[in-house]
Amino acid sequence: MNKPVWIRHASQLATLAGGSSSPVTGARMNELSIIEDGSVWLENGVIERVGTDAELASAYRERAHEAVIIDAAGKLVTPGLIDPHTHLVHAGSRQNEFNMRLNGATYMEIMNSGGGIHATTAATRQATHEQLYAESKRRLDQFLLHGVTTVEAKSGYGLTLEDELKQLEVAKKLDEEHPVDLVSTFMGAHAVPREYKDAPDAFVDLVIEQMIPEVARRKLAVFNDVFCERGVFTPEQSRRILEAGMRHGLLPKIHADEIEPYEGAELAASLGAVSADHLLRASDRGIELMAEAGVIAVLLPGTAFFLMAESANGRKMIDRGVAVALSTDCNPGSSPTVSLPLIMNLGCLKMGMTPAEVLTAATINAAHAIRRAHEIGSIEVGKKADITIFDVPDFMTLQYRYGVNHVDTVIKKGTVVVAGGRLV
Ligand SMILES: O=C(O)CC1=NCN=C1
Ligand SMILES: [Zn+2]
Repeated sequence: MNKPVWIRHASQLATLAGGSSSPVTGARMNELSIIEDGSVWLENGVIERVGTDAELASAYRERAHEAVIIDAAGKLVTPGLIDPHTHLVHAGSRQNEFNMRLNGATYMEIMNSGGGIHATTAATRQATHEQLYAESKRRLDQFLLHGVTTVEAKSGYGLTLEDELKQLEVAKKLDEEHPVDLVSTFMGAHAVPREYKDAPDAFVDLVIEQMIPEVARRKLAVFNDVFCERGVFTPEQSRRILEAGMRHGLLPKIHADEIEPYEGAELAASLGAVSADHLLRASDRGIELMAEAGVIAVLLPGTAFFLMAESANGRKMIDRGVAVALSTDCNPGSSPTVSLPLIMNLGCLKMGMTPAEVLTAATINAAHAIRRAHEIGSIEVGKKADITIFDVPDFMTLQYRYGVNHVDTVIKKGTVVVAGGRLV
């Protein structure tokens, strides 16, 4: 049995307490519930006590000698970061497309010419389970080094039943074996594969009639996602796919209004989706309907940055009452990064969010976006002992001194897995 871990004298212990019952919206996104000179006792994989150092010193006087003591003086202590939108499990690279885009080619031009998602699909179909596992494990290790303790992971580069199952099986094995927890999303509706380009509706039928039932039967995913975009899946096709998922117990998520306005936000609201993601081109009406329906906006400013596009208007969404979460969108084409801290910087610098709001968006609201806020996303008694310690004195400095990985220590379910910025 692991020794207890006692984190002492945090200059700022940002607990995010109080936001677990429902997605955090409006002014509450600025409330981090910070304890100065904070202290946390972790035992048996869960958070046992949270308070000032003086309170815990008196409560644990007799047991201090049993614990691994971590001196967090001068450091910011937060919940383990959570990435609610990744395409983690994939093979290969699309580095060749980077240069094409720097020379003016658009994301959709590349995709329509057989690159983009189709290129990664070809590589992923070819890869063995072991190859997919090894490549994805390296990315998970990097996520950990950037303070992330839970990630959502989508399929969507197989586009056949067999290859979609392969991706989801790899994600399941990583969840079982790697310190980072994974929450899986089926995304067979990521693109119409080349072999169906003249019969897109037949592919939609394949997703609905064969893939969704089998994924649900094997319990390989919690969510069902679709790329609702002009030239990929229409709102009508997307609705059919998401409703089929709901009939099989898969909760709906949607890639919405990423490249062009396409009423994806409106569709998310009408279905009561857990989240609508991207939203760079979401309409005011769509944002209003999302707020009314309680749909979380998962914003991906790294993707906008990498595609050299305008970011989604996070400021407007928060001011209109939408709960906002942040994510890397880790994928080989439009956002090949694992740095959720950089995404938080971009939330401030490109989307008008405050340093407090981006921390809420990368912790408790990200937990809500994967329906895990009952167990992660804040430092509260009884939750998983997932903690990240940054070598900065406060949450403002974390945004001010941008582009640097400030992660010093990461604790996963009460075990130190990163120390001094290195994997243990
Ligand atoms: O391009 C990719 O591989 C990931 C992506 N799906 C929808 N937008 C970006
Ligand atoms: Zn995505």
